[in-house]
Amino acid sequence: GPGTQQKDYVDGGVRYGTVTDLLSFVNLLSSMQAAALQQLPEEMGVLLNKKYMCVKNGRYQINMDVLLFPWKLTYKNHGCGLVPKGSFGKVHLAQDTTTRKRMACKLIPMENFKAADVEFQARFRHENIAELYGALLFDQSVHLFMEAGEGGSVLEKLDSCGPMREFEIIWVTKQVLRGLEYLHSHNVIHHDIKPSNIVLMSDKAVLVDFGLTVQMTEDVYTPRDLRGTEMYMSPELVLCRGHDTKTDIYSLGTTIIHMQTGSPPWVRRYPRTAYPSYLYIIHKQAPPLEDIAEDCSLVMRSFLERALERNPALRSSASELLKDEAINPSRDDQ
Ligand SMILES: Nc1nnc(-c2c[nH]c3ncc(-c4c[nH]c5ccccc45)cc23)o1
Repeated sequence: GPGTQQKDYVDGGVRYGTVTDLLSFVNLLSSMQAAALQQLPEEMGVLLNKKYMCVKNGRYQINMDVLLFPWKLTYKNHGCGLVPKGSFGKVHLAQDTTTRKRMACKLIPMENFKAADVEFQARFRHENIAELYGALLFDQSVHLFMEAGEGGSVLEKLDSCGPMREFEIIWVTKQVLRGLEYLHSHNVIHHDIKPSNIVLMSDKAVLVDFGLTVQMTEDVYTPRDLRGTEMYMSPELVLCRGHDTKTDIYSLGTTIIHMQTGSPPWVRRYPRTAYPSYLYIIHKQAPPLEDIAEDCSLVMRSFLERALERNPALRSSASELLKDEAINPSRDDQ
């Protein structure tokens, strides 16, 4: 029963465990009353990765066994050390003091924490999804340790270096499509595909922030609330009459427009100052093909037409787009 579960954590503090152990830990957290949190040892948690994180006598102390830093971007110094915000928390750079492994650490205040934040990253593992290394409760915040994209997110790259060239966009798009193909094959919808949720490493790009992710039980997911970031939302999502994994494909299309022009769709034609919300525009207007960059190649333009197709049933899937010539430039193109 819950009593014994709670007991064996109080003694143990921090321990290595399996994904199942981690999921029962976070579910225990979600069900714990605030009062119960007072009597806990300094920190408690389940770490999945012995190679990267070194637990000593049931302890894994912040600022002792692991240090947290604000991010210093490799290609651009953000001065104060930017701390990017996730859907519900700040993301720091972390380094285990024994293994020297550098990780991302997202701090989610206990009151905002929900098991879903961890569940999808724990259950669905893929090279284009930021790997989860462990979860720790310390000082009223859940610390999620994850694979770090030290190149920062695509949004930071766009803000620092301006619009991306087509070959860079192709490189990012392929990785995002591989991650989406994997999630969608398990009926999982990310719900928040956008530049700030794609982070860069030296050899790959990964999807982050599964705070809005859901797994469909039927063929259609009928939302209780509107999930995602307006500019990147599909028309069917805005309509709130049920949608499926294809909504992520539309959001990838709008993300590509942002990568090639430096701005999300709509904002140049409908300035934010005049339009507090874009939901009506997304609902009424045809897909934002007018916002595609002038110098966009013909093959990439037709790729975007398939990704931004208004009717989700006719819109291409991740698997179909992975075969598209726009992201598989044949030899004679080069
Ligand atoms: N919302 C969220 N949930 N999980 C993550 C996450 C996991 N691994 C990461 N690695 C890097 C960054 C990151 C974002 N912007 C940055 C700017 C500079 C440097 C690094 C970054 C974020 C993450 O982000």
